[in-house]
Amino acid sequence: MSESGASAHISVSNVSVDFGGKQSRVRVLSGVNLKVRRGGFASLIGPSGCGKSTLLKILSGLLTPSEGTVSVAGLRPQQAVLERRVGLVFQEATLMPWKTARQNVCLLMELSDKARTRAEINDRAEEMLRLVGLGHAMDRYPTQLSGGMRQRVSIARALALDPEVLLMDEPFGALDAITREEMCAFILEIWQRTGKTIVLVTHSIDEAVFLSEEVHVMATGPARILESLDVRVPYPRTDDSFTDPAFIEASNHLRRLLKASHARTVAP
Ligand SMILES: Nc1ncnc2c1ncn2[C@@H]1O[C@H](COP(=O)(O)OP(=O)(O)OP(=O)(O)O)[C@@H](O)[C@H]1O
Repeated sequence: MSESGASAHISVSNVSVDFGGKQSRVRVLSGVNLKVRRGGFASLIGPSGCGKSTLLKILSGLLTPSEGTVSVAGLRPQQAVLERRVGLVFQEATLMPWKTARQNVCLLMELSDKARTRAEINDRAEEMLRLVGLGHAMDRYPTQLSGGMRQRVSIARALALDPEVLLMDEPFGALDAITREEMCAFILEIWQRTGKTIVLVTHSIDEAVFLSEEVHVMATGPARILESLDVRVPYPRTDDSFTDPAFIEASNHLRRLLKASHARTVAP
């Protein structure tokens, strides 16, 4: 579900990224275009090293492109992050081990939201932890939580500042298969309840198809978007979605594209 540049919530136009100095310049992204509608769910998929995380870093303002323009929630990414319009979730939950789940969720708000009182921050943290199904574990320390629970805390932390956009880089990569499936169902529920615009980087074809309205396949050499595929599987998506003909068609198509892309990547 692409949108025109004027109305897209996230818009990437002709973005290129070069790493290295004059002598050893390497072009990592080349002429990348991407649009995500407000409230949309898009995934980025592609072979290892193709530049998915680099593109996400650009959206999260951590990296400035060498060429091209980027707009997130109508702002430059750095400004969108400063204004707390963007929430980030990474593969590792990166929680402070000496703080409880509740204190971890409070921390970012305490640092960035001077308008709220301590009691308001605490209430918000509790609300978010309940939203992610951790109402019973608010006062546990990270070592007392499973990997999936830790990742839920990091999602609660990202949602606590009520960002319009949620950027997730392989958020379920370190989890076992069943927890990963549960987290996918959970993130869909959160998406449908909150209406956030979500961009997800994943290595999993099934995860991309199950979650997204649109899957953007990236290719290497240098990286670009090879194809953007609309996923025509109706929401709400459930375990039955995996056997929907549209699901099977989309995942088979992506598998063929990725295999061809991988073959080009490893060719001598
Ligand atoms: N700071 C940097 N300096 C030089 N090269 C970099 C830098 N960051 C990333 N790269 C290179 O850019 C390319 C894309 O990296 P990136 O991490 O975006 O890929 P990816 O698709 O997310 O990979 P993976 O799926 O393995 O996580 C890689 O070849 C990587 O080595």
